[in-house]
Amino acid sequence: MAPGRFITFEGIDGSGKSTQARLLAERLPDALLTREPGGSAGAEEIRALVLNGDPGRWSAETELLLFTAARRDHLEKTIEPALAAGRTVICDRFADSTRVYQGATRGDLRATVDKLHALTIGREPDLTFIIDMDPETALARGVARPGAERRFEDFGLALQETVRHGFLSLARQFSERCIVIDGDRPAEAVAAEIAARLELAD
Ligand SMILES: Nc1ncnc2c1ncn2[C@@H]1O[C@H](COP(=O)(O)OP(=O)(O)OP(=O)(O)O)[C@@H](O)[C@H]1O
Ligand SMILES: Cc1cn([C@H]2C[C@H](O)[C@@H](COP(=O)(O)O)O2)c(=O)[nH]c1=O
Repeated sequence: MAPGRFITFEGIDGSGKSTQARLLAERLPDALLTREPGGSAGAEEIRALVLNGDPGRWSAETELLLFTAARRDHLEKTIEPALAAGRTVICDRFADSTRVYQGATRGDLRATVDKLHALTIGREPDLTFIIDMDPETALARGVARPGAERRFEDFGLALQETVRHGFLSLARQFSERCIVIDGDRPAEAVAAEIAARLELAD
């Protein structure tokens, strides 16, 4: 059986990644919709450790190891089996988030991130949609959300600007798989562009 396609969604907090990942999954009958950090039992436990605790609990290096451990478990238990079964895997965040958040927001760990990724993950998506938008608008969306995890959004606008530029820089570095999408439009318009890029029928 031919392996399935691995599609990821990336972007700043509140840019609409989860919404777009869900809308795309609804159009594809074989799709597996998953997320990071999380997506397997072990990775969801790590998610709770890293996102819900005291923000100062983990050093930048330990945080990187936790996100990477979660990704390894997610890859083994959820992503690889689904791709091997020929399914399309749609993942809300993946390694590009680590490159940006752990690589460049708490000091410069980009070289360590790259080495760790090569040693323990080694897989890139086939296609990545980077949902791009102004952080102020995105942050306002996030703040309005009931039950949102606040851990990273608490860092505020300056961090979101750094993250936005980090993703745009990755889009240039990995231009063969990254498509930048303007997220500051109604969700249906964004979804329509994504469907068109994938050449999905109306
Ligand atoms: N295009 C859009 N226009 C207006 N609001 C939107 C749009 N897309 C999503 N939203 C709303 O904005 C909020 C954040 O959306 P969503 O959870 O999809 O973003 P996200 O990028 O996954 O956020 P996070 O990374 O913080 O989890 C939600 O309340 C959602 O309903
Ligand atoms: C995968 C991944 C995520 N993060 C950060 C980015 C977000 O602020 C949170 C996840 O929250 P979401 O509502 O599920 O988007 O975690 C990170 O720092 N590093 C990563 O690898």
